Amino acid sequence: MSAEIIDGKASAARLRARIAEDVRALAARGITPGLAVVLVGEDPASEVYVRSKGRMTREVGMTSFEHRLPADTPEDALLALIAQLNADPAVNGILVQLPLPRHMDEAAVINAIAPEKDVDGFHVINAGRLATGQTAMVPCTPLGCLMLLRDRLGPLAGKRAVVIGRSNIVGKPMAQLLLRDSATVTIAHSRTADLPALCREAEILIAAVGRPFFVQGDWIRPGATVIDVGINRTEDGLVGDVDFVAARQRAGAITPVPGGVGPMTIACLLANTLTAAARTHGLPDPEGLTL
Ligand SMILES: Nc1nc(=O)c2c([nH]1)NC[C@@H]1CN(c3ccc(C(=O)N[C@@H](CCC(=O)O)C(=O)O)cc3)C=[N+]21
Repeated sequence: MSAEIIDGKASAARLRARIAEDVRALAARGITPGLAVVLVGEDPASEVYVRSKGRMTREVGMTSFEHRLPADTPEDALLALIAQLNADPAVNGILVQLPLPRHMDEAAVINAIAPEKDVDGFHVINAGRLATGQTAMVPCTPLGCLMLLRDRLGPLAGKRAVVIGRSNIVGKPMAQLLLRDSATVTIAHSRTADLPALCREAEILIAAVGRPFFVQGDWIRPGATVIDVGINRTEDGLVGDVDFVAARQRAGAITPVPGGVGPMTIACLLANTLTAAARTHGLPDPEGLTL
């Protein structure tokens, strides 16, 4: 058997087209959603993402604001910029690119963002809202994964899901989203006993580890839906966390890297910016882009 390849690039393009329509409808009311991206330091990989975020933001008709600060910027100066963006009515979404330089307190910086402008969904208020079933800004990567899963599988209720990885940006919010859709969720991590056996139980397997070829072909339950969140730069180019060639022999469907989760992450960032703009203006949430 060979798995269906889940085309995240195509799904993301459809999602952006759908967002662009809503942006046009807002323009008729004199509203242009704005997204501010803040990059501290000069990590070359981050530069690539920031540029492609800016391009796609403009493509859907939103305003893109970019702020580049040197790596040795004092934390106070970053906090002052965030305060200025919080107060700016043209800015509906604020993304501070992670990781930050080591001298900064990442949690303090994220929690300085106004929760309603926190389009990454990383603010502790948004994490709490998601976990308690309240209206939240939902982290982009897990939201994109959820959209791909719902598209492929329909309702997720009762499905057995295993999430490998417990980060605040992917693993934990991914588990919360699956739980909200009534899946049976297990979060696995570096201390999990007999991970291969656990994965073989999973009808839905999410790999968010950050290690190339970590998930092996014989860990995959036959017919499973496999979502590979990994973005690993190797000598052979960009690869995920899953041994793709081996896994696709057993999976029912699998996301590729590149062209899977990554493009959906950026599309969901734009979706969250649109949602933030709608909420700010007292308009209903855009259909199908929120939980
Ligand atoms: N506050 C914050 N929010 C983020 O969302 C955030 C961040 N910090 N720091 C860096 C990571 C990384 N990230 C990616 C988004 C899209 C692709 C993506 O579209 N990748 C393409 C390939 C791009 C390439 O070739 O390099 C793909 O998978 O097909 C990758 C990585 C968002 N991040």
